[in-house]
Amino acid sequence: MSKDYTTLEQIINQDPVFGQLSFNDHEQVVFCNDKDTGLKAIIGIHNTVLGPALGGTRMWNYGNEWSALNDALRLSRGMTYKSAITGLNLGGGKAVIIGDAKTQKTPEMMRKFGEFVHSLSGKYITAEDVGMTTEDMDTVREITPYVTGISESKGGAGNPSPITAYGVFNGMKAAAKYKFGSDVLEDKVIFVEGIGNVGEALVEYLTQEGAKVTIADINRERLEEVRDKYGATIYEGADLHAEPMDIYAPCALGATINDNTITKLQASIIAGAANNQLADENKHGMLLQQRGIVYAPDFLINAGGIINVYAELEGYDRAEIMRKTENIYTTTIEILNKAEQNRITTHSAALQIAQARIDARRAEQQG
Ligand SMILES: NC(=O)c1ccc[n+]([C@@H]2O[C@H](COP(=O)([O-])OP(=O)(O)OC[C@H]3O[C@@H](n4cnc5c(N)ncnc54)[C@H](O)[C@@H]3O)[C@@H](O)[C@H]2O)c1
Repeated sequence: MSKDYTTLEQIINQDPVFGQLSFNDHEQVVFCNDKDTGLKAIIGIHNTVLGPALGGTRMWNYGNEWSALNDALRLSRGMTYKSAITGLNLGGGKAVIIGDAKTQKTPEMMRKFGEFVHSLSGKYITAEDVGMTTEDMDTVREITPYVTGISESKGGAGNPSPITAYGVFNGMKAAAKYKFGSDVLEDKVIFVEGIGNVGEALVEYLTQEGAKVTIADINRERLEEVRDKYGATIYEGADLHAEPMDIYAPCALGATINDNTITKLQASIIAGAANNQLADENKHGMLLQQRGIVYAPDFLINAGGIINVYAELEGYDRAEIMRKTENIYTTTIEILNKAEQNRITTHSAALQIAQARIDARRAEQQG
């Protein structure tokens, strides 16, 4: 029996597991538990209509298990739409490991995780996400072939983050073209929040183009390192979202566009790498639209990484990876125009195109 939930609180209180799965239309969720290595992981498989569910593994010290499940579900759903809109024959999946990547991750834990991935016989294919490295994927590869993002020396396509940053850079330029009439980012005031693997590579592109880049991160060491390398300014204030800026680039975790931040935002454009930037896709997407802030949908512009890891499965080359990633520019322009013409949010415009591709494939499959 399906139920209609109207609020997240209802789901949490009444049906925290299957309520969430049906709410987001997931196919399968796998809970992985191993006492010896301390592994506690959740693999979310959202949709496999277009192909195997490919998506990275995130290791994070979640406040509670519900947050971890919610993250796995939101992230895996995002992967379905990311691959669909990018034209890849992949479904959407994602895994989370509960714990501190700096102190609790071990090769034994990664091997055990590999066993769980292997047990799904290729329905889910993993890669790296926050808290994971290419070396971790190499360890998983010792156990299962259902892993991407492995080292180039081991036959993989290497760290996907620089390509992700290149895609974000292209999406940002497209949003600038749409909003300002020019895609030149020179002298634009850009705040990059989160300067990890993707954020740093994005800062490099932006500073090369002469943008005025301010960086924020919870890791002081990283801030100083990135400042010294690229000449970016470290943000020392207490309320980044309220600062005057042309472009806000969220590159840390998701949901930074929420009830607390949205009314303060002064940026003209939001374009970043983080997954699930809008805490509430409909509500916050609409508020941005009303405020005239151009939002380049996250799952569209951060697809460079999945394009890169897909090459490991399909065997295409570097030139094709770059061509597909540069195409993010054209798709972003199309989405922004579609949203304007149909008076819908940019997020909905992107979602509609992705969903149409999935529906068409499903119809073909059903004959
Ligand atoms: N790596 C990829 O190829 C890829 C692809 C698509 C999407 N993404 C998304 O992009 C984002 C960044 O990924 P990454 O691989 O660079 O991760 P990362 O772990 O290398 O970097 C994340 C950075 O964010 C910082 N951070 C965390 N919380 C913060 C906060 N509250 N304020 C400021 N900084 C904070 C961390 O200190 C770290 O430096 C993630 O949301 C990820 O899901 C990454």
